[in-house]
Amino acid sequence: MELQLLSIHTKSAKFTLLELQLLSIHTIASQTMVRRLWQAVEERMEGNGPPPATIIEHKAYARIGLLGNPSDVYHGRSISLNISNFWASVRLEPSSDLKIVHHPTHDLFKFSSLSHLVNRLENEGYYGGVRLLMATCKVFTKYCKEQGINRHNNNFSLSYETNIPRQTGLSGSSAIVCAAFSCLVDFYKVRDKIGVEIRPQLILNAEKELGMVVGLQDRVAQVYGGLVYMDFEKSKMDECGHGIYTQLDTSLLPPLHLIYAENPSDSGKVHSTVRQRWLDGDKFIISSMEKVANLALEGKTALLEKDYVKLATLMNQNFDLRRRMFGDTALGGLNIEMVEVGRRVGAATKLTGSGGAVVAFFPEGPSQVKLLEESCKKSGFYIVSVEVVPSLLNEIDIRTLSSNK
Ligand SMILES: Nc1ncnc2c1ncn2[C@@H]1O[C@H](COP(=O)(O)OP(=O)(O)O)[C@@H](O)[C@H]1O
Ligand SMILES: O=C(O)[C@H]1O[C@H](OP(=O)(O)O)[C@H](O)[C@@H](O)[C@@H]1O
Ligand SMILES: [Mg+2]
Repeated sequence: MELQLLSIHTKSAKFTLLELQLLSIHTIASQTMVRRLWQAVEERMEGNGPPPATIIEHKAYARIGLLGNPSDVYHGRSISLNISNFWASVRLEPSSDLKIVHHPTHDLFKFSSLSHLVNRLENEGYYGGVRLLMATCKVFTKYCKEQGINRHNNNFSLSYETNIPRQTGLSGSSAIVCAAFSCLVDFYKVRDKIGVEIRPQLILNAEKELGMVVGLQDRVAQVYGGLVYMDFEKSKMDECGHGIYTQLDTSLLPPLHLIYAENPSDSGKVHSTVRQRWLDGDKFIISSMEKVANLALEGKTALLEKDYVKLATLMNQNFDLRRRMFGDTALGGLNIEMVEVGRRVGAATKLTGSGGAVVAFFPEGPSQVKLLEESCKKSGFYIVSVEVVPSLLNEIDIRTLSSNK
């Protein structure tokens, strides 16, 4: 009987009804027990019972900062897009204990030797995705508590996969957080209670928990999907608690390419000195950041007018301004070479994030692409053509937008 009772929580109501009929005919169960079972089925059908033990899986895609980054970290603006070339996925399975599952390769704790361990740390750093999953759970729980959002008490296990090249400025970290956040929102059935505009900030808070210097552009692109124009002006953010995010038609984009290298670089390290100078009121950093933010504003007009010559100029200016602010040592030779390799064949190039990958646009089209493919091969870089992800907002998400309230 206990086994049958458990199955009520794990299967669809229709299926269990059939089981119950069989049960009441073929077993000599007491009437009370049968009544309890019927009641559980009825509750389940009315939506009052515990949630079905379904597995929830969500993907979040890599993002490219097309214009304006890193001014998003400094109340600027950005145009970013989500790409389907790479993604992270998180899987939530109901379980009796709450489990965060270590990834067999990304969270490695068993080594063949000391030199294997040291080599691994030097190439990929100390951390994998487990800390991101844990921070997501913490931030989600805290937010629900603060907002008085009720949750059921069932447990789950969380595991992840990712094929986003590690720490390449393609937002591999926030993709894991974003996918995990979506799983939690659906497991607890609170998608309608956590507004789309707020979610990027919560995803960011999870990474801030871990001491990472991060901005909102990654998370906005990953929550919304597609191509998004973002304005993070301080007064607007203070007033609404989030930036102003506008989805743009992805067909406005010209074909883009992505160049990347296996070059782990924790974004926190790259940002640390510039952030401090900005906080200290350094005039050069502040005015340069404003210029970078303006590139996104101009870029929005350029895209709407399909003025791709202008777009190319703005992309190049974006990297040049970053280079002046951060300096060549912080950026590293590899990042500079990736930008240069594209420019040598006439492409407009800039970093997609804090380093490790470059977005390239070829104003003259496929003949230039061929040339770049050859140069990348010689330099040991990878090159792929960008596949843009369409908008990811579903009906419930759209209803939560402040413009629809
Ligand atoms: N592919 C990955 N697998 C597991 N964890 C990752 C991966 N990429 C990033 N992380 C986690 O995110 C942290 C910060 O990454 P970050 O420098 O922001 O890279 P990215 O540019 O990909 O977002 C890493 O220290 C690690 O904890
Ligand atoms: O420096 C940048 O352009 C971005 O750096 C971080 O992204 P990452 O993918 O980790 O390199 C940061 O989170 C973004 O907000 C910055 O724009
Ligand atoms: Mg990151």
